Amino acid sequence: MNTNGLGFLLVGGGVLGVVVWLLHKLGRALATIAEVLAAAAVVFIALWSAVKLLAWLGKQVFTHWRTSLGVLAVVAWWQWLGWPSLAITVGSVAVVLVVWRLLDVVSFDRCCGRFLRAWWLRWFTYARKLPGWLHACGLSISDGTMPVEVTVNLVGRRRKAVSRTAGGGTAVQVPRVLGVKSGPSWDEVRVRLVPGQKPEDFDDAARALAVARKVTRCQVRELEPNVVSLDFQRRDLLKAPVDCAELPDLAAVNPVDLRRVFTGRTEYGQNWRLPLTGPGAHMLVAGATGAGKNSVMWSPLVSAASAIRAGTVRVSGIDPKGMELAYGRGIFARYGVAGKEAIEVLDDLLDGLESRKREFAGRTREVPISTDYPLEVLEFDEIGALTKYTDRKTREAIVERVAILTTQGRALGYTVRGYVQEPTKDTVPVRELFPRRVCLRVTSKTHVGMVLGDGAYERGAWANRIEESAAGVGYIWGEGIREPLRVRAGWVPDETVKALETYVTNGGAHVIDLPVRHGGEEVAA
Ligand SMILES: Nc1ncnc2c1ncn2[C@@H]1O[C@H](COP(=O)(O)OP(=O)(O)OP(=O)(O)O)[C@@H](O)[C@H]1O
Repeated sequence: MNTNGLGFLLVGGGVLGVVVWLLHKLGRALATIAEVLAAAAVVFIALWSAVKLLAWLGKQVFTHWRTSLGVLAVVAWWQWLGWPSLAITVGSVAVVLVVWRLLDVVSFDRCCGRFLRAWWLRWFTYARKLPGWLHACGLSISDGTMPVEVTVNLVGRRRKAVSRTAGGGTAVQVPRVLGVKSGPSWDEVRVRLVPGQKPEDFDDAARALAVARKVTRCQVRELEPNVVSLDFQRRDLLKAPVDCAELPDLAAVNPVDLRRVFTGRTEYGQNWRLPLTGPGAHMLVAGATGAGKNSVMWSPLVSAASAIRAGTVRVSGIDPKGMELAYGRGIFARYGVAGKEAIEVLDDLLDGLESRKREFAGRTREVPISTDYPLEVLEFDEIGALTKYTDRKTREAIVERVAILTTQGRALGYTVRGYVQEPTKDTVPVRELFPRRVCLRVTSKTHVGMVLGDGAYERGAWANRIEESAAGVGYIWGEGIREPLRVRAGWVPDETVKALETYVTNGGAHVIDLPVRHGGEEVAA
């Protein structure tokens, strides 16, 4: 090798060394920058996730403030006062609730039980399982036609609400649970529809939803254009017919509390009692044909049999059909079928009312019920037949007399109980004068409000949904009942009506011969 070659080799080696040194420096600088960037990214992602978590928590606390406050209170208690005092308090509250429930299930459920149950069902049944049921019943929206649109960045992966997932599956939108209400027999689950759904889709899937929930019935109510209520019937204590009271022994002494006469059962499995006297005794029962109006009539009469037999209760009947009451004709002291006879019955009752008024005015504020002054109960079957579907004169006369009896009768010992198929104001102009109403199966949702008052349907009195097979089932509301209560009247078979007639007439109940009136003059019959 000559001198030139050696010099070239030395220069080349020196340049290579410098390049390697520079690359080394550059690599280290880049590695440092990458480290700093990675550390910054980790910190940023951690901070971002913390902010997101806080935002989510804030939203949960805001939207589910009761649950959040409850949890917060429990945690705070545990922290500051210790778990023994928390356990003792929770245990004591549980004991109080159990005792309350055992003593009075209705007030417990009304004030407390239904809220606890709704909370439990919302979080542990519907929020967890309903999306799956809805999806399985075809009530979700999945869009397989839209393109994949997934954005991946440093702070996570973002995708459109309706889009295919990165894995090739299809994203699904399921209606969201907005709230749960729980009654003694039904749960109402409000859900918000997703775009692309309509309430009718839910109607079609109601049966499948009931099967998914493992209940016999599910009904759908449209609350808003995009909100429906899925109503699941959890249980039905009124499925089987309820027996009416037994007729008492002839020899036994059977005092009857006429303010609380056994009529049937409530959906809580408790006795349903109606007053035959006192506040709320005048009663209007509405129900389509075959709804079981007559069992609401007969059942209290069977329960009050001994009082009727003893003469402290006297029953009169107006029976435009001439069938139902005629079957127990002997039970009724006064009885009328057509318009003229009905007016005679009403006039006779009004005469008694007037004479009681004269006798007791200034002496007492309420006539004491006795055999001398018996409780006069008027059973007015198919009241609409005589307050609408008859000639105008008869109609007006009857409406006027019924109005007097219902407005003045209570303190004087007169009670009117009317039964109607079509509860419109047109059919029963005196509808509002009956303080107690019972709504059996009706043909229209609007009838529910007409009978039980505004808001009754919205609060769960779904009398238009009662099945035809459930005769005697209905709803009561008002008069101290805060939520519509489902009830079933005791079934009174024909032989019991006959036995009641025999029981009552053997005891000396007498049939009053009504005076025949012509143009206001009285002629003894
Ligand atoms: N409480 C009840 N439990 C079980 N079944 C009942 C009850 N009440 C009525 N039913 C059944 O329903 C049928 C019709 O009842 P009911 O005659 O009382 O109806 P309604 O409302 O008076 O009808 P209509 O107005 O046509 O006379 C009865 O023959 C009986 O089979």
